[in-house]
Amino acid sequence: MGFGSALVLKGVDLDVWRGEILGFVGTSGGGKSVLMRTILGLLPKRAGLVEVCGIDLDGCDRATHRELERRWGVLFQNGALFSSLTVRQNIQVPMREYLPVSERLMNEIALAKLDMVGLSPDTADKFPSELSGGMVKRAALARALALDPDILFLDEPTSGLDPIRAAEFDELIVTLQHTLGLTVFMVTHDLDSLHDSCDRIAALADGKVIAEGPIEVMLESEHPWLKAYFRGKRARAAGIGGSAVTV
Ligand SMILES: Nc1ncnc2c1ncn2[C@@H]1O[C@H](COP(=O)(O)OP(=O)(O)OP(=O)(O)O)[C@@H](O)[C@H]1O
Repeated sequence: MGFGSALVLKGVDLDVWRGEILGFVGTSGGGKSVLMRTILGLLPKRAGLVEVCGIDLDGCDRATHRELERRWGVLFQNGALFSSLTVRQNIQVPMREYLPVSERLMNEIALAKLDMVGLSPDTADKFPSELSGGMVKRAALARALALDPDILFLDEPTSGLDPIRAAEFDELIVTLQHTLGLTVFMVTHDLDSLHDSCDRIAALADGKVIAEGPIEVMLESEHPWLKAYFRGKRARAAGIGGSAVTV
């Protein structure tokens, strides 16, 4: 996968297991979002195979592809809500695309999704510009959940949130994983999310997955980037990779 002569991903090999939260880390600009967009079919790849639920996304017919698209929900970086639509209308976008249900039922589903992500019903008629950063993330999550997906793709869901809101968001993801049996692919830089929410972590460097496993595997790795990331000053301050910094 690349742009022009620049190769971004060079032979990524990664499995995501059903029911797990997989945290995907790597250097800034290393290709995490590009991989997520490639899996979703939003960017063309030059070679390789992407399978979702055991189905080759390039080899299947259009109807099967649409059926698979219905089974995943996506939270893009910064929410990517449509600014000219209310929260309710945003949540209803995937329903209009994939679910032939009545207007009344769509309204009920939208309110149920808002409740699921901890937003009050009066949020439904607000526009994205009227929401706080944390509310935007939750509203975008409600939209990602609109079709009762099996798989959630999250691109830096806690970026821009204060530590309290970020921890709440992490808890919400874990609760949804447990209650709905979701599989979650989460691109993140957030050490707390990686430590508290992820069952496994995969690390991307030089266009490849250099390590994969629970956080202990990351902590034991001697790869220079993983060492700096998981055993550096910030990791220690977060209580990971050694004792927390005390003053
Ligand atoms: N549409 C595009 N056209 C050209 N280059 C692109 C495009 N999208 C991404 N890139 C390049 O691909 C590389 C990987 O970008 P990507 O957004 O996947 O990084 P990332 O790992 O998600 O980074 P960050 O952690 O900073 O969000 C970068 O060098 C970026 O400039």
